Amino acid sequence: MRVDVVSIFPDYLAPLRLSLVGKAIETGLIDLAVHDLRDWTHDRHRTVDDTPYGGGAGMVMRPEPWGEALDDLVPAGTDARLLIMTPSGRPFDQRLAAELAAEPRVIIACGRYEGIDARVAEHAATRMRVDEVSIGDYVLNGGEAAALVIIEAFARLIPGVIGNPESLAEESHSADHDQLLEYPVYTKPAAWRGLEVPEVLLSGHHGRITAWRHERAVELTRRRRPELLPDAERTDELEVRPAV
Ligand SMILES: CN1CCC[C@H](Cn2ccc3ccc(-c4n[nH]c(N)c4C#N)cc32)C1
Repeated sequence: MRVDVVSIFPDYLAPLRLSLVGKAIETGLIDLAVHDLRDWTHDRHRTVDDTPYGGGAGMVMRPEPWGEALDDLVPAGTDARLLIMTPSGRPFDQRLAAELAAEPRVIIACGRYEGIDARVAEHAATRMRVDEVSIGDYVLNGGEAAALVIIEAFARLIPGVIGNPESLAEESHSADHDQLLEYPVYTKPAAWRGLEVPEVLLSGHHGRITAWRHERAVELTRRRRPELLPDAERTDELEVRPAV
């Protein structure tokens, strides 16, 4: 998969070269290119912003540099998906992460100031798939942090990036985990500062352990994210399904 990120702060994306995503880049599973938007400006000051039409505080990112960047990065006829980070975007979630993990090319536009001139998304949509995406209901200063989150979320779903694909199976929000939150995890020592690991986890009885973990996942989801539960599970009583 080829991932292009465009930003006026390209160094912000340096952490992508670390850890699992960095290893995927080194091994060629992911081809990452980070670009400085100012490379597509032509004035002495490398200007990327201007005052907003209609007035208002702050500055807006000019469309010309973005248009030229996308022309260069996505030649006509290329199958690519453009993500524009914005607090007014569609909520990013595990489903979208899984979709992106299957894309051959993803371009991520990281805006700053008060955002990118709306015509950039409008024009790009005439020749590529465009998603305006938000990572949550809070306001950041720009799109770079969101790009880091989104790239990590979809990169880890690319086959070969995570060493043990089984660890993807029971994650929070994964489709094959009934959209439940993850159960609590423990490791050695069995007793720590007077706190014991739940006995069932030391029992070696896999059926009981599976059932206990599901119960904890349902309990946690009901308490913290009831909207993720299927209607039938939103009862007051903890429904326990037999271990399979
Ligand atoms: C006061 N203004 C309001 C509009 C946005 C301005 C900052 N900004 C400029 C570009 C840009 C891109 C993404 C985000 C962002 N914020 N929160 C999220 N979940 C995001 C995501 N994805 C924020 C951004 C600040």
